[in-house]
Amino acid sequence: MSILAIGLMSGTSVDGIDAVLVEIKGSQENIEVEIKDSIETKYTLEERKELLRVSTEETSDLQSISSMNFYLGKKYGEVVNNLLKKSGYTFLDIHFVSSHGHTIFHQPYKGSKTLDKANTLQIGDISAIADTTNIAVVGDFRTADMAAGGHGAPLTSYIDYLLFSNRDTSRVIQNIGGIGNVTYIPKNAKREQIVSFDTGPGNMVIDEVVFRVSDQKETYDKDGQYARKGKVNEDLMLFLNGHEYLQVKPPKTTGREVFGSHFVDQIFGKFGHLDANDLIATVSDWTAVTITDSYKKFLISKGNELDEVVIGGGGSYNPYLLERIAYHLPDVKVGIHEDYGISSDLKEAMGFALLGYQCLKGEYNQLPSATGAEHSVIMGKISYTQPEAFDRMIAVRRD
Ligand SMILES: Nc1ncnc2c1ncn2[C@@H]1O[C@H](COP(=O)(O)OP(=O)(O)OP(=O)(O)O)[C@@H](O)[C@H]1O
Ligand SMILES: CC(=O)N[C@H]1[C@@H]2OC[C@@H](O2)[C@@H](O)[C@@H]1O[C@H](C)C(=O)O
Repeated sequence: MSILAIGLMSGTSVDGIDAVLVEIKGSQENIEVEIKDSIETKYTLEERKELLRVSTEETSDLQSISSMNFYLGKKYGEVVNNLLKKSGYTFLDIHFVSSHGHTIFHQPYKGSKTLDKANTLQIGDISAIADTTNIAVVGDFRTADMAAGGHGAPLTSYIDYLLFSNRDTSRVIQNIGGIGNVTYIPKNAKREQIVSFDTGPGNMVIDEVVFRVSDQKETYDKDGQYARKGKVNEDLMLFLNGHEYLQVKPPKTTGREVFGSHFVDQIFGKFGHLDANDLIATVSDWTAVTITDSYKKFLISKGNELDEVVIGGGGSYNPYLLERIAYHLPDVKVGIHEDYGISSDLKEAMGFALLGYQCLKGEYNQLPSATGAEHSVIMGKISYTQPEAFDRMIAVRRD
């Protein structure tokens, strides 16, 4: 029997929600997944602003976090209903929804106070999704990994492993979303050999610089057009390369808390006088350097072979970034997900559908070698609000 599921992803760029309807068969290393339909829903400017506000310590407040949790849950439910309408399926066909939620805070280390544990918070209440759709929902994956001492990320390394392992080729799979993250898959890899970590900023710093120099009219450097017109400024590059996250050894993860508007304030504080295109060229080239240097420092210098880099996420649509990555890695083949027949826009949403599937099957769906967890865990929490939703969901376990 095959299972129909919907995966939902809202990433750190805060640009929108990807929803994908998939058919899944098999289990463990023999999982097969086929995309049936998908829909992309952009956040409105007001939603984006509010999400960024609640994700920033100085501007956030408890009432807004709690209310956004429900607002997003309802919204994600409506996204599912819209996808169903578009695809011709109904809720009665769908066994479960699996939702990443939206990360508004991520602190993968213990704080200095006794009561300050490592923690992470994804909002978009799963009961609100379940009630809006009449489908059982799996969500809130990162907390189980953190409870086991892991960083709670990256989690898509598991799907990278399923999609990109190859007998003869050692690959890195590089996501360039808001934050950048990498999965290293040596040739003929076993799952415990996978290395994965956040490389640093993806598009986050570029986007914020563009937003500021365009007087808030543009949110990203479309096709790298501004970076291409600028020149890399060596002083700014030196400053950026001094960022302490780049020295931290994996496993490691990061977020908007480290590379968000605070960090860009520092750039403008010291280098705001530079030409706008030079600023964009420099932070773009630096973003490429954070990626390629992390391979050199944490993979290649440790004797790991590297034949191919496969880039995905919105950054793979920025030709300037791709050129700079290829320039900094002259001996490695650089391609994008689509060269391998995989839509990088949909990979994360599809990945979360698979993580939900394994949660419902009672199978481990995390890689301790990637997140640094002390042991394997099954990630995911479940909500259903109707008996029939429960019945459809447990068919996954029986399958
Ligand atoms: N044509 C393009 N040219 C340049 N940059 C682009 C282009 N298209 C998308 N991007 C960049 O990709 C970003 C969106 O990337 P993506 O959707 O992968 O992020 P995300 O899923 O929110 O992030 P994460 O993986 O960190 O959760 C945009 O904010 C923009 O910076
Ligand atoms: C805490 C959190 O939401 N982290 C995201 C973020 O966005 C990219 C990078 O940082 C990654 O490690 C992770 O998301 C992807 C989907 C992951 O877990 O694989």
